[in-house]
Amino acid sequence: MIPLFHDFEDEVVLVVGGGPVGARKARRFGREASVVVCSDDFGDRDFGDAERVRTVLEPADASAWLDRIEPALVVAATGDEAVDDAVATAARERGMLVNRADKRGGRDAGSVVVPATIREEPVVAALSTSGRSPALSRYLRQRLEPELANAGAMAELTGELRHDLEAAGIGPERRRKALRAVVRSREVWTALDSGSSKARQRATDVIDEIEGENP
Ligand SMILES: C[C@@]1(CC(=O)O)C2=NC(=C\c3[nH]c(c(CCC(=O)O)c3CC(=O)O)Cc3[nH]c(c(CC(=O)O)c3CCC(=O)O)/C=C3\N/C(=C\2)[C@@H](CCC(=O)O)[C@]3(C)CC(=O)O)/[C@H]1CCC(=O)O
Ligand SMILES: NC(=O)c1ccc[n+]([C@@H]2O[C@H](COP(=O)([O-])OP(=O)(O)OC[C@H]3O[C@@H](n4cnc5c(N)ncnc54)[C@H](O)[C@@H]3O)[C@@H](O)[C@H]2O)c1
Repeated sequence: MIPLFHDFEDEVVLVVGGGPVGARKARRFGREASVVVCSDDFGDRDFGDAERVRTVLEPADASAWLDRIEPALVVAATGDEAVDDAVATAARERGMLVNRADKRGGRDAGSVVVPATIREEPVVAALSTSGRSPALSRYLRQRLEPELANAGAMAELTGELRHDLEAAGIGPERRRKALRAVVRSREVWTALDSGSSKARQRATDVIDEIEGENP
């Protein structure tokens, strides 16, 4: 499987099956997409802002539902293999992405796996075991979370510096050296704990030093 980041803004995601797994997927995709959940039961679970459609979806109805809703991605999470199979087949026929909650990823063409995710905006890290061991994905996510503390702030800082260096007419080779030195600098990472202006000052010192070495 090849990891990609997909922008779901203005897209529709259909979740079939409103159990705990369907609810989790609805909340996840609801960050960006308009989510529709089809299920015969919703319990008192949290589906975020998703639209809920109470229905028993028969395998023979799958195509008609997909043609009506036209989702970019379908999550099959009923736990009923005949229903999940029918939904996945109809989705594939229409070129839609399919996420099967009941199967390991990578088996069917076009299938996607939902990774364990760390968000340090704008940095996003996604972890998958290619469907082998979701419990390991979860554990590794928890283990790596502290490693990525301040990564978002570092991305913002170096994004700005990159822009400033470019505007100052610094060429790509010198820019790369400067930015690589900043992201490697322990002092800059430490300074990020005390706020972005202090970190920016430290980063500027690092760049001045590099520029001094390579005028
Ligand atoms: C990462 C995460 C994202 C999310 O869903 O949000 C995710 N599962 C998570 C947790 C989790 N899921 C399960 C357990 C219990 C322990 C265990 O069984 O291992 C735990 C851990 C726990 O609860 O501690 C049970 C389970 N999961 C799947 C099956 C079916 C099967 O394997 O056949 C079964 C058996 C059901 C049964 O036996 O009835 C299938 C999938 N689960 C995936 C994703 C995809 C592969 C990801 C990868 O490549 O690693 C894949 C293939 C499909 C998909 O959903 O895309 C999320 C952690 C989020 C976080 O905490 O960060
Ligand atoms: N991906 C994951 O992380 C993960 C984790 C645990 C379980 N699973 C798998 O995901 C699937 C769903 O898990 P769950 O715990 O949410 O199951 P669940 O049985 O609690 O929920 C399934 C939901 O689908 C609805 N449903 C079933 N058939 C339907 C139909 N024909 N039409 C409309 N609605 C229908 C049910 O009413 C229920 O609300 C299972 O296959 C399970 O093995 C995946």
